[in-house]
Amino acid sequence: MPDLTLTKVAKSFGGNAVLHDLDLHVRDGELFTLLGPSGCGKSTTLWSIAGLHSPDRGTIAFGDRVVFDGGRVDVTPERRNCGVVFQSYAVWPHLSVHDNVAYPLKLRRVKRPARAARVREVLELVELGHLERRYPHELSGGQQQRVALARALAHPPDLLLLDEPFSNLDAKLRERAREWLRALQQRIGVTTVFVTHDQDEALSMSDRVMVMDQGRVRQVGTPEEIYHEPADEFVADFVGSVNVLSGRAVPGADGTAQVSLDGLGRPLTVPAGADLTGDVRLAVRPERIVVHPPGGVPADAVNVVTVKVASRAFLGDHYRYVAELGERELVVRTLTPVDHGSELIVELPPEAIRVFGPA
Ligand SMILES: Nc1ncnc2c1ncn2[C@@H]1O[C@H](COP(=O)(O)OP(=O)(O)OP(=O)(O)O)[C@@H](O)[C@H]1O
Repeated sequence: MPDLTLTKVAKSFGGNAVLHDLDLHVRDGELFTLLGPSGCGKSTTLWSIAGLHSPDRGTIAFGDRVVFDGGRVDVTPERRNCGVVFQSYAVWPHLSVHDNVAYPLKLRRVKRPARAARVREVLELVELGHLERRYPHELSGGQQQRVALARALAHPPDLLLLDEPFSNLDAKLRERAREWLRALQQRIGVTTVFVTHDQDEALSMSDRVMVMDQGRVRQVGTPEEIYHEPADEFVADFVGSVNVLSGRAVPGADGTAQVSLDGLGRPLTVPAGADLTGDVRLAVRPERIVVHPPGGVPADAVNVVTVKVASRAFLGDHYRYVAELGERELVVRTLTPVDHGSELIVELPPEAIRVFGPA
């Protein structure tokens, strides 16, 4: 399978720039996810790869085959050989499952016996072998989506491009569909670009994730890197939930890095080596904040503060609190309930804090 390289791809619609000199590289066989808020340019990127949009400039290459290069090269979608699946399943209602999946093979003039064999093979792959004779209206949403996937795979694609393929499925089905698709993708090893605005989907399925914002790349990394080492406040906030506290860098004792927050007596110690000057923003995920029982704070704990519970929500596997930290709010989690208005002793371990420049 080829890798995929986009170099300085730019696209505007009616004078509005949607992609700004976008660079991206998807490795051979990986599942690479474009993640970002609605309108950030994910679908435009995917459509440009498929050949359904022509960028204004830049280059797109599948392995060493250039499929787009400014105005000079623009290979048609059929010749790019991408399997594409959209959010709306776009299976043809008047064709049976078999005929939907056979269609791309028919277009390529694959002979009837070979076609029937490949349709059976690919329907087995998506676990729909027993529904070959059914029509789309006789299938569930999840099954229709698998027909769309089978059709995308029927003529083995060089790249598989998936644009929010699960967003019409209910939550339980979506979870199963992710696991199932990921396993299938690994089994066949097809280089895949997956578009979603759902962070859980991106984190759970991908080899690597590219976080986009307004047509620009914010960060590319493994799900763990994106979550634990967000490059900036946008990524920290978009992927998972995060507390952001504004403060000011102050010289710490013994060369430690410290940040003072208005209304908080002692400054907070932040990871050594953080590049600290002037106004900074501290990001800390709720689940990294340690809640100590009264009288149970370890002697070596740093950044211990007392907060007051302002609101509580029960979320099944944990409780989520909004607590008051001076004039600010701090979101904290616990496994057991704590009453509204009570005080919590919490620790913000330095290693759980990321420091960013001013917003
Ligand atoms: N054919 C078009 N004509 C005009 N504007 C367009 C066209 N296609 C996309 N846009 C605009 O380009 C921007 C990026 O759209 P795009 O669909 O790529 O975003 P997205 O990140 O995929 O969003 P979503 O998750 O909502 O699908 C949006 O502002 C959109 O309105």
